[in-house]
Amino acid sequence: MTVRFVTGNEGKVREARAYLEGIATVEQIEYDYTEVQSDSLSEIARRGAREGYEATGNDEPVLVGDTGLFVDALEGFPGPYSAYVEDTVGIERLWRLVSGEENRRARFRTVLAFADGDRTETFEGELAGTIVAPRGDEGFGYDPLFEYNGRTLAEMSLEEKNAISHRGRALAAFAEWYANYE
Ligand SMILES: O=c1[nH]c(=O)c2ncn([C@@H]3O[C@H](COP(=O)(O)OP(=O)(O)OP(=O)(O)O)[C@@H](O)[C@H]3O)c2[nH]1
Ligand SMILES: [Mg+2]
Repeated sequence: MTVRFVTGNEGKVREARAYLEGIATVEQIEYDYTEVQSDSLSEIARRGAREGYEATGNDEPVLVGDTGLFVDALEGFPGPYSAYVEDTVGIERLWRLVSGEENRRARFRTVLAFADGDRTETFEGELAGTIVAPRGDEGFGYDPLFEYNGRTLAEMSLEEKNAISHRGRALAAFAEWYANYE
């Protein structure tokens, strides 16, 4: 079955496609759903999935994934505003902001929302790591800043990142549920 991943971010699609190979066909839909201003990734993803499903006009279900980077020393900033901060401040300046802190721990969180017109289900994944000076060329977004077990996410192959990442964990929960869907 086909799942339409409503997102403007090709990095997310690549990871979902690789993870769900043999489970579902992932098609990217570049519809710009409303990202509500909320502290809750789950609220943002749920509303986005419902809107995406309604607006993109056929019966195939959709997935929307909202992700945030939560830095301990910055009280969870940029969190749900991570896309805005990446586009405005950028990862180099975020690094400078965190580099003076003793505690550089951070978490990525992803909530995937699946909507089929009847129901909306959510699946979550989290990854704890450390903010470091940017390293590596793989991945996207904040990957070069985020170290897990001695390597940044941008120093891992897509498969290595998927095996441990917030998105990989959310995709695992989705895949388990999807195996018994309909
Ligand atoms: O280092 C990273 N590793 C990841 O695995 C990852 N996933 C997302 N991001 C970044 O975090 C923000 C999320 O915002 P976000 O969920 O709204 O996504 P987005 O705006 O890029 O696409 P869309 O799906 O909303 O269209 C954006 O700045 C993304 O680049 C990541 N950074
Ligand atoms: Mg976004």
